[in-house]
Amino acid sequence: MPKPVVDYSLYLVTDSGLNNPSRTLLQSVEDSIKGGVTLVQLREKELDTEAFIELAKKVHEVTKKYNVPLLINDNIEVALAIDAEGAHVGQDDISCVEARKLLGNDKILGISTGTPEEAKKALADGADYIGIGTCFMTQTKSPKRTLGPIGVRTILEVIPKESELKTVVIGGIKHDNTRRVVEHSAGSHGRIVDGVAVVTGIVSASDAKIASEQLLREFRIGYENASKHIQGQCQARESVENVLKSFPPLLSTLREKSPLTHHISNYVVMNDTANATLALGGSPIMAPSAVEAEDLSKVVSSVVLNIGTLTESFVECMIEAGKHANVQSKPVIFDPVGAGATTLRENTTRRILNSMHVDIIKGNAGEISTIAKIVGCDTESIAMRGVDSLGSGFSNPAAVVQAVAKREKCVVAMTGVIDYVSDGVRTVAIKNGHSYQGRITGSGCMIASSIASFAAISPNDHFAAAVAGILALNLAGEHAARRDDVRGPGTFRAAFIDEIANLVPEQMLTEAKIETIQLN
Ligand SMILES: Cc1ncc(COP(=O)(O)OP(=O)(O)O)c(N)n1
Ligand SMILES: Cc1ncsc1CCOP(=O)(O)O
Repeated sequence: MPKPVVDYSLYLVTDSGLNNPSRTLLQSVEDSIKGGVTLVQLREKELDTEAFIELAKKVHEVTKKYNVPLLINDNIEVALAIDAEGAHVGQDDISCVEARKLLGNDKILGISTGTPEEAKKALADGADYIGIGTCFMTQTKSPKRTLGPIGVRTILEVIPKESELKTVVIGGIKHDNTRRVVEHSAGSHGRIVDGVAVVTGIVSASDAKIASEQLLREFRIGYENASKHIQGQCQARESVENVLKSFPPLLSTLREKSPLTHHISNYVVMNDTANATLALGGSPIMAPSAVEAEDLSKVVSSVVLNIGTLTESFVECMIEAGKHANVQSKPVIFDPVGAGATTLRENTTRRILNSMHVDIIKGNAGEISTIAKIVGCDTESIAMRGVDSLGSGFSNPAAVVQAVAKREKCVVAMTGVIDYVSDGVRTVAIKNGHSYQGRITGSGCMIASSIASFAAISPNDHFAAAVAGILALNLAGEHAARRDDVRGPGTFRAAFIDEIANLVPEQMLTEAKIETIQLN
C-alpha cells in the first residue's frame, strides 16, 4: 500500500487521562473527526503493550470509517500490530532511522523537534513530518522551555522551501491563539506550518466537535493570512504619496465616527491619554480588568497595551484583551514602555509578543532596540535608563524600524526627535513635532492612543494609521508651542490638548514634513 496523502491541518493527539469524563476516548475521537480533525495520534502513556493494542484497534476502526490516518505515539510494535498508518517518536525514544527501518517506507513517520538542529536531523533521517514544540506552556507535558511563535519560526526557517518535510506546531494550542501562531511563525522564506497538533484543546473540551470546528477554522484563517502576507511582500501597496493624501479625510472620519479604544495603560498617563483621545475625536475606555476584556473586545474598535506601570493583573488583562482583539480582528497597538530597562519588562514584552498578534508597535529607540533583540533581528542596540532611551539613537534608525516590521509582520513606529514608521516595505521619517513634547510625561503614550484611534478607522492600512497618529499629535505640539500663553511644560500640556482638538484636517496635508526612505 502506498503511503497515504496526509492533511496535517488539525492533528488530534489523544490522552485518556485528560479526556473529558462526560464521554469515552472513542467518542472524543469520533466527535473531533466530525468537527474536522484530519489526523489522529493515539498517545497512551499508562497502558502496557497488550492494552495499547486493544485500544488502538478500536480507535483504528473509528478513524478508518472516516478515512483519517491514525499514528501511534512512541510504540512501533503497536503501530505494526494494528497496521496503523504510521507512528510518532520523540527525541528520547527509538531513533528516527531505526523507526523508519521497522516501519518501512509506506508508513508515515513523525518526530518531535525543539531546535533547528533537531529539525535538520529529522529531515536527513527521513521523517515525513516534525512536531515543533513546545510552543506555549501546557499542563499536558512539562516543558523545560517554550518556543513561542518566534521560536517555531526559527525552526521553520532551516527547512528548505522545496523540501517535502511537513510541520505541525504543538503545545498549548487553543482556538484563541491558533491564528496568531500560524501567522506569526511563518518563515521569511515562505514556509507556513502545515498544521496544529492539539491535546487538551480537543479531548478536554466540553464538545470535541465544536472545539475541532473552531480550531480548524482558526488554522485556515491563519494559514490564508500568512499566505497573503507572503504574497503581499511582492504585491504593490498604496504609495506613500497616496497615503498622505488620505489623512484629511481620515481625521474627518475619525471625528465623525468617534471610535472606542480600549486602553490598558499606566497610572501615570491614564488621564492624559484619555483626554488626548477625546480631543482628537475618538473615545477612550480605560479598563484594566481581565474579566471584562472579552466583552469589551466585541464593542471597541482598537486596543492599546501599555506596560508603563507593570503589575501582574495589568499583564493578564493585556494578554486577554490582545487575544480577544485578535479573534475579533480589532487592531492591537503595543507600547512597550521601558522594555529594556528591567528583566521583568523585557520578559513581559516577550510574553505579549508571543501571546497575540500585535498590529502596531510604538516605542522609543531603546524600546525598539529591545524588541529587535527579542525577535532576533540582527541590529545595533540602544541602552535604556528607566523608560527613556540613552544616547541619540541608531546610526540607521530607518533600517532598524523596517527590519523589525518585516520580521514581526506588523507596523513599527519609533518616536524621537525624528519619528520613523515602517510596515517592512514602506518606510518614512516624520520631521514634525516640538521639543516641548519631550518635556511632559505621557506624550509618547498619547501618540499610541492617537495611532489607535486612526487604526480603528483605517483597518486595512495600519501604516497609514501609524503615520497619521504621530503626525496629528506632532502638529498639535507645534501649534501649542507657538501660542503666546505657553510659557513652559505646564501651560504646554494644557495647550497641547486644546490644539489636538483644534487641528484642522487639511493641516495634515499642508503642514506635514514627511520623507519617504528607500532602503534595499
Ligand atoms: C505531533 C507531535 N509532536 C510532538 C509530540 C511529543 O512527542 P514526545 O516528545 O515523544 O513526547 P510524548 O508525546 O511521548 O510525551 C507528539 N506526541 N506529537
Ligand atoms: C505531547 C506534547 N509535546 C509537546 S507539547 C505536548 C502536549 C500538548 O498538549 P496540549 O495541546 O494540551 O497543550
